[in-house]
Amino acid sequence: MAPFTIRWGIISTGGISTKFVHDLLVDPSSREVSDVAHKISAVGSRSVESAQKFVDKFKATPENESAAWGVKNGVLEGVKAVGTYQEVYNDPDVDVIYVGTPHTLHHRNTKDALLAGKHVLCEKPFTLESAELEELIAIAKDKNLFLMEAVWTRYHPLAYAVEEVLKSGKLGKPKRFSADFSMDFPLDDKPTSHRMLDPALGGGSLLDMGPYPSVWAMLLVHRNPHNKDTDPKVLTSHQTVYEKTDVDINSRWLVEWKGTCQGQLMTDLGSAGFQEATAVLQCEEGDLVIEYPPYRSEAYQIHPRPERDIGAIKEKSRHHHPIAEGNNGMSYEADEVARCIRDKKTQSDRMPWEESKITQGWLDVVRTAGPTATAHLKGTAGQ
Ligand SMILES: NC(=O)C1=CN([C@@H]2O[C@H](COP(=O)(O)OP(=O)(O)OC[C@H]3O[C@@H](n4cnc5c(N)ncnc54)[C@H](OP(=O)(O)O)[C@@H]3O)[C@@H](O)[C@H]2O)C=CC1
Ligand SMILES: O=C1OC[C@@H](O)[C@H](O)[C@H]1O
Repeated sequence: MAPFTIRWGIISTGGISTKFVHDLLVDPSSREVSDVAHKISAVGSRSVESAQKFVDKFKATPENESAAWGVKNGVLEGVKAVGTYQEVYNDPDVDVIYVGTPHTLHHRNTKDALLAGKHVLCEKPFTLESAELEELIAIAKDKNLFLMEAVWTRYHPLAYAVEEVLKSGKLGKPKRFSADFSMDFPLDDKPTSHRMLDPALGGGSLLDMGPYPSVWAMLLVHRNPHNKDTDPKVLTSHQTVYEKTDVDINSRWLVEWKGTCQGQLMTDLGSAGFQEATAVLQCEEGDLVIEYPPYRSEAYQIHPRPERDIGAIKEKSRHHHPIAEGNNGMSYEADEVARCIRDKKTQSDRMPWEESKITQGWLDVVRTAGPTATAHLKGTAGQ
């Protein structure tokens, strides 16, 4: 049977849009996918020259690169390069919009796309604040459109493998959790207008990096078969200010799943953390360790409990679940979007709105309690 082909409209031509489009051009069979396929119908930028340059660069992909498959096989055939985002939303040849703009624009762009009748995959963090997200979900429901936060990590082979471990019950009940996304970002070498540093673009570690410790909190604790708390709350938080632009150089927050465990979540732009463990779930029978990096981990470890001989796990083991060669890792979420739209779903079971809402709520609490310039940044909901 021919694969179901979904037609994408790409919003913006920056770093992440480049990685996403690359993956749409990779042969789906490289990741053993044959039921869905991708086509790129339009690319929108703030300038038509930038959109055209973006398309031309992909059309000129060298033969030896994995994305050359898509160029040869018509993924870019007839693609339009346009100088406004609205032209992409209005394009009848587009089924679904990918939003790859800075954080503060996610709500505006996604709302415009939904109102034009398009399905949307929007980069993380979904929106700046919960009120914006609530509004988008209401529009998607009303118009019966698919809407998803682009949390690519949830669709990686490792995420499925770890879910199986938790379902097997061999680790037992969770006792402690911690997750970290930290890096030595060259803070002082970047212009203060960089999206990671500019408060007006939602800069700082929390909004950019916070979705990743949150992914592991959701996958390892929230979705753990032992957890019954559907509304885990932030108990306390702390942020440190980067004095040049007043964004957070680091954020820490403590979440409680009542009756299950607490989790300590961290982001840091000023210092890279311990590279072998980005998230750790300690359970009654043994510990689960997710290796760095949190956004694209390819291995987990199982450890006996650290003290006394009290857990059922007696030996350390390491399990490798690589992302298919030639793929950046965004192709998996793109395949999920295609399948959901094919199956007439408005949300994905692996990244449901309810879980985006929980994560967004945590980011709201930490941000608004903090001392940074983004604490008072308002979103565009209702405009
Ligand atoms: N899933 C993941 O692994 C990653 C996700 N991200 C997320 O993707 C989003 C974009 O990040 P990234 O690609 O690194 O950012 P870039 O700065 O590289 O690109 C953002 C693009 O947005 C468009 N844009 C529209 N308005 C503005 C504005 N006022 N200032 C700057 N750019 C603007 C521009 O494209 P144009 O001029 O063509 O309109 C620009 O190229 C963020 O929300 C980030 O969190 C980022 C990195 C990795
Ligand atoms: O989403 C992301 O993942 C990779 C990081 O390097 C980047 O800052 C972030 O936006």
